[in-house]
Amino acid sequence: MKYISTRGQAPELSFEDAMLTGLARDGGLYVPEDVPTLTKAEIADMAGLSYEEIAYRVMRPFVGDSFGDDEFRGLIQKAYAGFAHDARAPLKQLAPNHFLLELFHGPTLAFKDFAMQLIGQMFQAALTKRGQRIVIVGATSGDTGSAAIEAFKGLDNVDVFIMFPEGRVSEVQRRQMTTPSENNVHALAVKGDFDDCQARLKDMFNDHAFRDEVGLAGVNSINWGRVLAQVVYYFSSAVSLGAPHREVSFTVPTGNFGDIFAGYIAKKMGLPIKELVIATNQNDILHRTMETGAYTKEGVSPSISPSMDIQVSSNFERALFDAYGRDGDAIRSVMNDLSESGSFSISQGAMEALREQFTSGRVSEEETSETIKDMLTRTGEVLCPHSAIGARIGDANLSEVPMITLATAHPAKFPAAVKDACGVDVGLPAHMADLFERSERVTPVANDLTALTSLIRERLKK
Ligand SMILES: Cc1ncc(COP(=O)(O)O)c(C=O)c1O
Ligand SMILES: N[C@@H](CCOP(=O)(O)O)C(=O)O
Repeated sequence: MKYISTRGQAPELSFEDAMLTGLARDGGLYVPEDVPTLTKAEIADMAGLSYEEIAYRVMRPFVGDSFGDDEFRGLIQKAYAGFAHDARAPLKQLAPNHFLLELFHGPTLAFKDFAMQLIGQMFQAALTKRGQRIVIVGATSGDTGSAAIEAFKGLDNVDVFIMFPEGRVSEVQRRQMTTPSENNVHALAVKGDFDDCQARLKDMFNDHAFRDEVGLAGVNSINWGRVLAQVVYYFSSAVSLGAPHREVSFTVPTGNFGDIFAGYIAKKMGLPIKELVIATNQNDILHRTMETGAYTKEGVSPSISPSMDIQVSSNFERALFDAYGRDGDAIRSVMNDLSESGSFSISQGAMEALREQFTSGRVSEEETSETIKDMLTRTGEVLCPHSAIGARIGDANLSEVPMITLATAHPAKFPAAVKDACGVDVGLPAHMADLFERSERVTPVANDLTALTSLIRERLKK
C-alpha cells in the first residue's frame, strides 16, 4: 500500500513513513494511492465482533507490511484498553430513526482519543524499531491537543509541543493541556485563532531545514493514521444497525474535516452510507462552500463550540483531490489561490462530485443552546455544544434510512455552555476530578514562525 500527496510532487511513502512524516514535503496531505474495498460478506461478518476486532479488519489493508498481524492486533488492544465503555463507541437512540454515536469514552473525553491512543502505540512501536527520536508539534482548537498530550506524555523518544489559541478553548480543555507535569510536554498559548496555529504548524513542516533538524512529526489529521483510525467507528456503528444489508446516514459536527473524511473513506471501502452531512457552527465556511462553490475565508468568530471554530479546513484538500480526479496540479492551484487571496472557486465538475458525497447545514449559537435544552427534554441526553450541532442537523435530515449523529465530546468539557443552555452542572469523571486544583504550565507565544521555532529549539537544548 503506497501513499501519495494531494499536491502530486512529494515522494510516495509506505504507511509507516507517511504516518511519521506528517505533512508531505510539497505541502500536501498523504492519501492512499487506492482505497481498499471490503466485500459485503466481509462487512456482514463484523456483526457482533468487538470494537478492536472490527478495527483490525478495517485498518489492516491500509497498513501494508509496516506492522505484523499479531503486532498490529496487540497495538489496537492496548490503544482501547483504557476506554471507560466496553463497547468503546456505544450507540444511543435519540428518536425512532436517529442514533447518537458516543465517541467520548476515551481518556480525554473526545473522539480524538480513538485515533490518538492508537497513533501513540504505533509511533512507539515504529520509533523503537528505528531507534529514532521525534518532535511532535500539534495545533489544536482544544481536543486534539489534550488527546495528543495524553497519548505521548512521559515518552523518552518524543517531545510534544501543542499550540492552542489563547483564550479560545474551554477552561477544561486548557487545563487538560497545561496541567500534565511530564517534562516532554510543552503547552504553547498562541496569540491568534486556531487557523493561525494550524498555519504556523504547516509553515514549520514547509521549512524543510527546521523539519529535518528537529525530526518534526505531526499528529493532527494531517497525519493519515489519524483519519484511518476514525474510519473504524463508521463501520462498527453501521454494522450494529444492520449494514451492509441496510443503508445508514451520518451527521458529523465538522471543523477540520478529518472526521467526516473518515466517513467518506468508509463509504469508498464499501460501507453503504446514503448521506454524509457536514454540520457546522457559525464558522460555516464548509456550508457556504457547499452552497455556493466558492471557498472564501471570513474571520473566525469565537463560539460555544470552540473546537469547531475553524475556517481553513485542512482535510477538505483531501476531498478536493478526489473531486478534481486526483489532479495534484489543480490542488496546488486552488491552494495557491487560498493563500494569496483567502478564497478559491471550485470547478463545476468538482462541485458536482462533492455534492454527490456530502450535504451540509449550519447551526447558530442560539440554536445550539436551544438544541442542548431540547435534547435533554426529549431524550434525557446532555449533549456538548458540538454534538448538539450534529443532533440538530441530523434531525433536519431524517429519512427512512437510520441517521447516526456523531457525539464528538463529553459535555463535561464545556460546563459553562451546557449550564447556560440547560441548567445542568456536568461533573468531571473521577480520573479528572481534581483538574481544577492541579497547577498549570503554559508558555505564551506570538503568532510568528520564528518565535515558535526559536522556542522549540531552546526547549530541545534543555
Ligand atoms: C468536539 C469536536 N467536535 C467536532 C470537531 C470537528 O472535527 P473535524 O475537525 O474532524 O472536522 C472537533 C475538532 O476536530 C472537536 O474537537
Ligand atoms: N478541532 C480540533 C482541531 C484540529 O483538528 P485535527 O483533527 O486536524 O487534529 C481540535 O480540537 O484540536
